[in-house]
Amino acid sequence: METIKIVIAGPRGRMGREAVKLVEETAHFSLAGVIDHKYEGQKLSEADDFNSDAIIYTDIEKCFSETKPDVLIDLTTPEIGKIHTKKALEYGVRPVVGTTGFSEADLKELEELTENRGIGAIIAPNFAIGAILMMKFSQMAAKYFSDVEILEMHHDQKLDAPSGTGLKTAEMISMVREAKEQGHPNEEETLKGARGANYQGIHVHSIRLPGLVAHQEVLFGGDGQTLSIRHDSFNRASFMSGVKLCVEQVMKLDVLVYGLENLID
Ligand SMILES: NC(=O)C1=CN([C@@H]2O[C@H](COP(=O)(O)OP(=O)(O)OC[C@H]3O[C@@H](n4cnc5c(N)ncnc54)[C@H](O)[C@@H]3O)[C@@H](O)[C@H]2O)C=CC1
Ligand SMILES: O=C(O)C1=N[C@H](C(=O)O)C[C@H](O)C1
Repeated sequence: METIKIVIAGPRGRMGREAVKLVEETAHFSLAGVIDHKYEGQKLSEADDFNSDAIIYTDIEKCFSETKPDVLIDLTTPEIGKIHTKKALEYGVRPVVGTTGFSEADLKELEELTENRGIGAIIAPNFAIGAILMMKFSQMAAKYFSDVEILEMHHDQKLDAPSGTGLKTAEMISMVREAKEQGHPNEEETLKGARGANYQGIHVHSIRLPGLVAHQEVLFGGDGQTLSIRHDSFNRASFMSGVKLCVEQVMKLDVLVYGLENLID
């Protein structure tokens, strides 16, 4: 198997740390460098608690020119992730983006850039196989239950709301469910936001608490019955088999794929 040269952006973050471990431990992956906003030129092992000697770059263009990677794994922030993804496409580096918080317009722009560049790109709001199944099962259930609310629950350091997964779930359900407003037609919020966000009539509730990692419950209601479909990630290792799959698959693609559900049967 050919070695895939990888750069990770955000290596010292919660997800970045796991990704560094994954790349270092996978025989056909090599860590060409990492992108951070500080510690220019230092080894990861000098900057923080790592065994890796990968060099830290604070300038993405310098990083790409010097290391010539095949793939960028981005695990940063919504704002920085967008900039990195565009730069990667510009330099012919295939992006695997776990960073969430991109708008519909951002996704459209990145899709067009990928098409022009003719290389693969993956934007995956959730890398955990269980979460992908939770979304797929929810899409199946929505054919039979048109009333549904999404409760996404995350740690309190999360920047974006709703979560990328919550939004993707609402999008996937909307593909099979006609848009409809739920609840009483005359309902009123006496406290603003009480009914959550509204995506084509699907209410999305974002909970942020210390102690949580990443959890989602999709709750359907019908005549005299409810159906709950729930997924829990208890640690960030739960996302890594999906990251590995994406890095391998992005090398075979020449379009942008949005969502891991499009890469598995
Ligand atoms: N797709 C998925 O399965 C998952 C996606 N996520 C997403 O991944 C992203 C990162 O999440 P966490 O690791 O929890 O966040 P975090 O806050 O722990 O890590 C983000 C890292 O980005 C770094 N960073 C900030 N500006 C930067 C820059 N200019 N260049 C390089 N690095 C920079 C920060 O220093 C920090 O280390 C979030 O958008 C989150 O929603 C998180 C978990 C799973
Ligand atoms: O920030 C997180 O932690 C997570 N972000 C992703 C999201 O926004 O859906 C994936 C997972 O839920 C963890």
